[in-house]
Amino acid sequence: MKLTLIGNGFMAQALARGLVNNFEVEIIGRDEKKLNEIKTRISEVEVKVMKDMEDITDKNIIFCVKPYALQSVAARLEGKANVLFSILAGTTLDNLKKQIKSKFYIRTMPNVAASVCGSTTTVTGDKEAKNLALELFSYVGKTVWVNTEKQLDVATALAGSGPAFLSLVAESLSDGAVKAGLERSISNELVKGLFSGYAKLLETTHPALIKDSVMSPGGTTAAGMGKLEEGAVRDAMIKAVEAANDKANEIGQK
Ligand SMILES: NC(=O)C1=CN([C@@H]2O[C@H](COP(=O)(O)OP(=O)(O)OC[C@H]3O[C@@H](n4cnc5c(N)ncnc54)[C@H](O)[C@@H]3O)[C@@H](O)[C@H]2O)C=CC1
Ligand SMILES: O=C(O)[C@@H]1CCC=N1
Repeated sequence: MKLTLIGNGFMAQALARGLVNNFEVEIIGRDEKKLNEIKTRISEVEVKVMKDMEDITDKNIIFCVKPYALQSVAARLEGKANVLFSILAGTTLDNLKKQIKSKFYIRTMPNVAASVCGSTTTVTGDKEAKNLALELFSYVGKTVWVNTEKQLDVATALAGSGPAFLSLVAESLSDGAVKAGLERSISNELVKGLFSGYAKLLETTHPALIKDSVMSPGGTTAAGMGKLEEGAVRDAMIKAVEAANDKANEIGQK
């Protein structure tokens, strides 16, 4: 099967890397220089500069442009696709249906870890394309089907934006260690190990239990936890996910 990725940005490349081993993949974009660079990095993909009008008849499209570009790109697509898989944050199925003709429509939310086959991708849309969608995105990590777009928007806030939120945690922990006198290279190495070890623990253990197992009475962790609560980190994380979800809804209303 052939997949056509429209857009040549970060996510299109991340997805292409995971998909080329199992599908024919073409990337259609507007930036010829970038497309040629992609071709040198991922030799199996076909790359193509977008024409004034692009025929998408019977194609399986993964739509990878920014949400604000939907209308202008859609105006250059003619014909009726087979399945349109959209990765656009917030952009509703209704809006996609108004702009691009396809037999079936799927909304997905991968994350940046797709580039290392570590995305957890939520998927919703037409049941007829459910199995294909779940299979396709399983080549870049795990997939989770959700029944509503509302759930997909919350998943966008948690799992789509999540890598950025965790980056803030990773970077600031390393900064803390440097502030306390540890070399940056050692601090960064420890943060990497911390995240990968923690990810393994989290597979089997609830975070509250992990926390309890680390936090000794009157110990170092308790001292640090006090500061995190003082800084309202928990509240800030909850509000970050809420705000990201609100933004997805706002994009959906445009
Ligand atoms: N970056 C991330 O972690 C994630 C992003 N997404 C979604 O993926 C989509 C793409 O995001 P990124 O790859 O991060 O962005 P990007 O900026 O790297 O790529 C966007 C692509 O859209 C193209 N584009 C923009 N306006 C265009 C226009 N008027 N005509 C033709 N092409 C146009 C750009 O040339 C580029 O190829 C967005 O809709 C975003 O919501 C979804 C999950 C995670
Ligand atoms: O920030 C954004 O809008 C996109 C969606 C999820 C991750 N990045």
